[in-house]
Amino acid sequence: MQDDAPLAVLGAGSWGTAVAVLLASNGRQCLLWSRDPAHAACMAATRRNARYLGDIPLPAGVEPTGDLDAVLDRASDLVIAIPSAGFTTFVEGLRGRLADNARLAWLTKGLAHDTADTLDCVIASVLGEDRLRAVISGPSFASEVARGQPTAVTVASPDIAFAETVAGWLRNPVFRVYTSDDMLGVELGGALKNVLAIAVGISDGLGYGANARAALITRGLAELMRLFQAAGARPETLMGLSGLGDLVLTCTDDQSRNRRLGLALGRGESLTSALQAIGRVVEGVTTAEGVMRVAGRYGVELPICEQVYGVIHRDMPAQDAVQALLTRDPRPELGASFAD
Ligand SMILES: NC(=O)C1=CN([C@@H]2O[C@H](COP(=O)(O)OP(=O)(O)OC[C@H]3O[C@@H](n4cnc5c(N)ncnc54)[C@H](O)[C@@H]3O)[C@@H](O)[C@H]2O)C=CC1
Ligand SMILES: O=C(CO)COP(=O)(O)O
Repeated sequence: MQDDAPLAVLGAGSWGTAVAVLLASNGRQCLLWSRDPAHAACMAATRRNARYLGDIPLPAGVEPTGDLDAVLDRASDLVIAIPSAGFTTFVEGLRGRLADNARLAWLTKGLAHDTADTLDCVIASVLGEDRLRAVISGPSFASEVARGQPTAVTVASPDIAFAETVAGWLRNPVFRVYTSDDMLGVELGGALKNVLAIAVGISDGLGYGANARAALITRGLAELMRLFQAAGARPETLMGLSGLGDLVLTCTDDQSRNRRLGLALGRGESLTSALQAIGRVVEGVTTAEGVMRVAGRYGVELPICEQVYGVIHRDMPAQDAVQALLTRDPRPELGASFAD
């Protein structure tokens, strides 16, 4: 693959735009596709993405476009940056349109909307097991990355050489990239941390303090560990950037949309008005549903995720959800293994 061939980022929201800015600042030509041609034209004319990352000028190497066919003609290295709710349908729409040598990475954190499978499973089943693919995950708020603030992430792929290739697209002196072959662990960490951040936001929004926040993060980590063990992900991935790193970031900083949704719910706002005010994707809302299916599939208890599901999808009052957690049967903290 030639290094002067353009890369393409598919999806022009906050994170897709920030990564396009990063790639261009690394010297790569980067096509930035928006599904809305008027949005692409506006970005091309103003050299900004006013709707999602308005204060960041787009470097010359970023080429906004609304023409997906033209993108697929010109670029064979594709980075998908659309929310999980539309991921499967979007990937199905790529079937039969990709060059044989097309390689895919994605920035999406979540589970397939219809099946609750990991997004890696979606890509492998729709585009073929042999398709080179990688997920990019870790603690990385879009606006900090776009501003060039120091950040570290993980790229995971079943093909470690391809993980290194993708890492090479992204790396620069302020953007540090590690690699992993534990796709499952990296994807589960990225999906669950959004649900857990809603839980922590709810607790903070209800006015509970730092003790409750630390307890929720720690017990959230135990839920992740339990799921990792049941699903066959590697426990050490949990201690990495896509696990603990992103969990801490998202649970503790108000840049997180998932945390902000929880804060609003804890303060008594309705789900609809809180989502409207945020105006961006809040992945934990859809993932809360998927996680319940995953928990059933593997027969694991995920009590914090379950309460978030109850608040969001079953109209449970936030206060009752916290009460339900506090009054669970007492148990040893770690049990026979860390995951109990
Ligand atoms: N914003 C951030 O700091 C980070 C976001 N992520 C993840 O990246 C993914 C994308 O998030 P953001 O860009 O932040 O969301 P966003 O809400 O800022 O933008 C989403 C973009 O995707 C487009 N879109 C939605 N459905 C689509 C579809 N079916 N086909 C084509 N385009 C579609 C929207 O028009 C919008 O441009 C999410 O899974 C999120 O968890 C990961 C790391 C950091
Ligand atoms: O994934 C993120 C940072 O790593 C962004 O989190 P939010 O989607 O909660 O804003």
